[in-house]
Amino acid sequence: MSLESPLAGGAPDDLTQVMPTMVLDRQPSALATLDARAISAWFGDHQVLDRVSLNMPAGAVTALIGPSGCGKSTFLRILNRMHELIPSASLAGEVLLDGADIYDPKRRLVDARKSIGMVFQKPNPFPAMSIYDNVVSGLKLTGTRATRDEKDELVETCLAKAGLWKEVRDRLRAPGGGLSGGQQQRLCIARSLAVRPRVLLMDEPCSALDPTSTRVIEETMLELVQDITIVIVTHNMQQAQRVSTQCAFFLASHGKPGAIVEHGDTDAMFSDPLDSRTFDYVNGRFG
Ligand SMILES: Nc1ncnc2c1ncn2[C@@H]1O[C@H](COP(=O)(O)OP(=O)(O)OP(=O)(O)O)[C@@H](O)[C@H]1O
Repeated sequence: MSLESPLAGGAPDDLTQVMPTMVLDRQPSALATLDARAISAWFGDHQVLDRVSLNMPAGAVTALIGPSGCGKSTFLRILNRMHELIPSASLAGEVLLDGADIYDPKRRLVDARKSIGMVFQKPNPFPAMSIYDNVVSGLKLTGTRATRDEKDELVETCLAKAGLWKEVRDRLRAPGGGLSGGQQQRLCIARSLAVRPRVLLMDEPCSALDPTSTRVIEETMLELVQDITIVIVTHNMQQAQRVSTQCAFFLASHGKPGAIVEHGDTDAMFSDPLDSRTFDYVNGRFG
């Protein structure tokens, strides 16, 4: 399965065969904190992250910034157990979702993926599947049962939260692949929301989009963060300033594995960073 396939953020198909069926939970879930502790990562014997710790508070947008290749996407994939899909990949450390380790062998992989959704750089809806079916596709993957009325309500709610409902309400049976790039990305956000994640990871979600679509996604993020903890990787410093509450600056210096140089309140990181390398990066002097 490709890392960026629509299934990558959900569960392998065959998991639905063995999972107990769940009933659609309609209660709002409590805001969740994600805490990464001493995360190191390798591809084969190439270490790409060295003991990275970061608390991603409930109800906040955390932006991961830093030059290309410093391990931001790897770190993000570790946060919902996608790193382990790569055969050569290994890791050390802990990821705690409200205090519970998502890598605990007693916890099911599908639970981590359901609680911690992911949106990728390139929009990846199921292209031939209808807009409606794209949104509810995660229910089957997580073994969640829902009536037709519940699905109708879920589709409307998730598309509305993703800022797409008004544009597609009259063509829910049209294929997802027929939407514009920005609309497809919002459809992917709606699909992620349908399984009621507590955390949403976004890996450069706007880098393939025009400024108008980017602005719509940013507005959507600011709405979503009332209910969902968000972690975004972005190369766009203006975007980091517009959407995030806190920032973490990653750097892999002189062939060393990536690490966090500095993290904290976004405004402070941009106006008065503690480390001169952060100052240089946020002011476009390298990277
Ligand atoms: N599938 C893989 N196999 C081997 N090495 C990989 C793989 N994915 C990433 N790497 C290596 O891990 C390091 C970190 O890559 P990663 O994509 O996490 O960085 P990044 O900061 O997200 O970069 P970018 O901003 O360009 O997306 C790089 O040296 C990269 O070459």
